[in-house]
Amino acid sequence: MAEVDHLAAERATARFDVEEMKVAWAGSRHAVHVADRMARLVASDPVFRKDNRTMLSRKELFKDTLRKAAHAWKRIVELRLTEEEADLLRQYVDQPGYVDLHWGMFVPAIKGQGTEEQQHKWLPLAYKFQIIGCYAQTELGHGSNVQGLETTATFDPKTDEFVIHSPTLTSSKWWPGGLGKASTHAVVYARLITEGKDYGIHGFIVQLRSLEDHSPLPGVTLGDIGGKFGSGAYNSMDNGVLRFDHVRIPRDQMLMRLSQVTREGKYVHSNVPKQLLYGTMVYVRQSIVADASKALSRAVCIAVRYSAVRKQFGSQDGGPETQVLNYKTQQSRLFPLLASAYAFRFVGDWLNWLYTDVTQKLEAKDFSTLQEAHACTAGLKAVTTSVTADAIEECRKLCGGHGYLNSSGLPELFAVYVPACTYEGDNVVLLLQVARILMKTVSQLASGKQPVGTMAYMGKVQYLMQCKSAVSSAEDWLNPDAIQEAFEARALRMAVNCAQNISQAASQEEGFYERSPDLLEAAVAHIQLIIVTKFIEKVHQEIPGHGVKEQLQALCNVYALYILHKHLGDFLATGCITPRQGALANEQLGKLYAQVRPNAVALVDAFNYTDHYLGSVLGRYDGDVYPALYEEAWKDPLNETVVPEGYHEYLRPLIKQQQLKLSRL
Ligand SMILES: CCCCCCCCCC/C=C\CCCCC/C=C/C(=O)SCCNC(=O)CCNC(=O)[C@H](O)C(C)(C)COP(=O)(O)OP(=O)(O)OC[C@H]1O[C@@H](n2cnc3c(N)ncnc32)[C@H](O)[C@@H]1OP(=O)(O)O
Ligand SMILES: Cc1cc2nc3c(=O)[nH]c(=O)nc-3n(C[C@H](O)[C@H](O)[C@H](O)COP(=O)(O)OP(=O)(O)OC[C@H]3O[C@@H](n4cnc5c(N)ncnc54)[C@H](O)[C@@H]3O)c2cc1C
Repeated sequence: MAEVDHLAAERATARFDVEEMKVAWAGSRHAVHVADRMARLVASDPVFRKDNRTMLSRKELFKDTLRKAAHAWKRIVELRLTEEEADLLRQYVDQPGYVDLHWGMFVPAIKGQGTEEQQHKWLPLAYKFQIIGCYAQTELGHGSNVQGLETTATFDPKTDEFVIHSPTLTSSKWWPGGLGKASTHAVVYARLITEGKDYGIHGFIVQLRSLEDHSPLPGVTLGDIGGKFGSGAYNSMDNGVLRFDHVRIPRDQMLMRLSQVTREGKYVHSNVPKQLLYGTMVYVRQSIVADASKALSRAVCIAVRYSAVRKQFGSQDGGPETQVLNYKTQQSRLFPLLASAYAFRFVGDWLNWLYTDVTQKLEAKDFSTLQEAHACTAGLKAVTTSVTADAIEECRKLCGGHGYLNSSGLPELFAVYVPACTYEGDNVVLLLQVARILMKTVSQLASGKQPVGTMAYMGKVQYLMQCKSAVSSAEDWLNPDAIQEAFEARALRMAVNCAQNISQAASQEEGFYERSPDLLEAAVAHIQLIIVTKFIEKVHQEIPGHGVKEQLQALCNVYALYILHKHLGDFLATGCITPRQGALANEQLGKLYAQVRPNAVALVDAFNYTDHYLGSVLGRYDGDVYPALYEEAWKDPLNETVVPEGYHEYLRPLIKQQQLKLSRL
């Protein structure tokens, strides 16, 4: 009971309106309402139970995923849910499965790369689940290097067909989610060959399995690639392997929005940038940024609530011990993660806006913002997923020993989340893409070309290369202009330093290769600047609700000053701030943590997660952690019998043998 009281007391110390913070977090009152309804719908349905997930075998887990996906679809149809509601329902079911790839990549690939005619033919089938699709790009031999894929699609003008073939072992498709067991179709990326010429990678819709009995079609070899990291977790997904032996598909199953092959076999490229082929990845990368804030906020919610419940040391004269949340070290590890969850949420919203804007421009044949979309989605995907993966592990440690139990929810969350650093583009590979664009922008500065969008600050090169921070007290670091200037100067100076070093190499390529570790850091600095800028812009907006703006202001400052403290070396080495100013930033950070402390539990309540979605005995809303932990332990299959299986085979003979030996002595 005492623990329950603890969280009630924590909630009472909040200095802001939690209901209004829920609106700020979700984006609108409508969004809070819909999310609430969908979360409760899932939580109250026994089919969506997930507390036993880590104890299921792979086969049981996969079947459970099929059952949940089918039930979710049934509910979506029965309740006539809107697209927004259906997306949220699937999110709260919270079990990776083939449907993620069907809706998240197969459908967007056809929408983005298919002609109107192709969309008309294929999308209704996909929308009604008459076919199930996946995204088959990566191969055993190549993932990052898309241009290196080996699968071929050779046009045969005699039959008006493409022949899809896997010429080598390394050309086997390897990894696509939903491919292993569930999908009937795939968008397959292959080298288009016509009239004897290789035109590079293009997308093709290929049927893989019979719609009657689900068996692979002739020439198609298919299977699952095997168990993955952690128990439960991403093992619910059937990541697959696929080989083609001269499989024929009609010519009109090449996705022809960007380029076409005529009946005669002539290759025609529309007047659009060829990078639009990568459009589905750009779309998914922006949604992964939004997902980063969800995964991070879940972990932080668990760690904050548990840290308020957990007590260690400090008891005097039999009085209460100290809540671990009151330890300054706990705060300095946890509150930056809380601030990062909010930062990623807001930058994710902005990125979604940018993506929508770019998409509209592309439809009007305006390709000017394509590079900005690529740099922002790639860079933000890389930074937010890396931070989130590390943060989930940090939250596990913040929960002490109990964090290591599956029932804390953290091991599974980590295991599910950590591949986000790899899929949809390895984070290092993506940051190098950002670095390439930064170097291009720096090189154009001399010619007077004004950078735009998130690179616009580089246009202030004369000022930013020599400015000195005016901060002279800890409070000065609360000024957003001081923060903004320091972050801009750091990012620009790091990029310019890299460019200067590269220019001394024998060639641009060699210089880029040699300096790539520094370039990664410059790219991270640029992306952190974007996150800080978008958070500052958010806080400048009108935000209703008692105390809400003030809390967000504090979190924005925590985020910025934490990054400054963590990367102090960059700020000092580039001469943007002095060691004294760095120390003042750290002093202000300590004051901000004290400001966050009484609001911490309410700030995670504002995420509005149900206990079902959190899936953690440590993160329970009521804070009644110990009885739940105790009860959960007894549910383990090992506790089904008092004497374990194997006792008579292995334990008893061992003990008896030793007893016998002893009795002989
Ligand atoms: C139970 C608990 C639950 C807990 C839940 C937690 C949350 C979970 C979150 C779940 C969310 C989603 C689920 C996702 C499921 C995962 C699905 C995964 C799918 C995949 O992985 S699909 C495969 C993805 N593959 C990749 O990303 C490959 C990466 N490689 C590339 O993108 C490219 O090859 C490259 C960019 C690295 C290089 O390409 P290349 O053609 O060689 O180009 P370059 O020479 O480098 O550049 C040429 C020019 O093109 C520009 N460019 C490159 N890319 C793009 C682009 N995308 N858009 C626009 N322009 C681009 C580049 O800048 C160059 O331009 P320039 O010529 O210099 O002007
Ligand atoms: C859970 C999961 C789900 C996936 N789902 C799908 C899917 O549905 N469909 C699909 O098509 N694919 C899918 N993938 C594949 C995924 O997109 C690739 O694994 C990813 O793009 C990374 O490519 P890779 O495996 O070739 O890594 P590699 O490129 O081989 O990376 C290995 C190492 O080399 C480094 N490296 C590579 N290139 C460079 C470079 N130029 N400079 C410096 N360092 C470099 C990387 O940083 C990394 O450290 C999935 C992967 C996972 C893990």
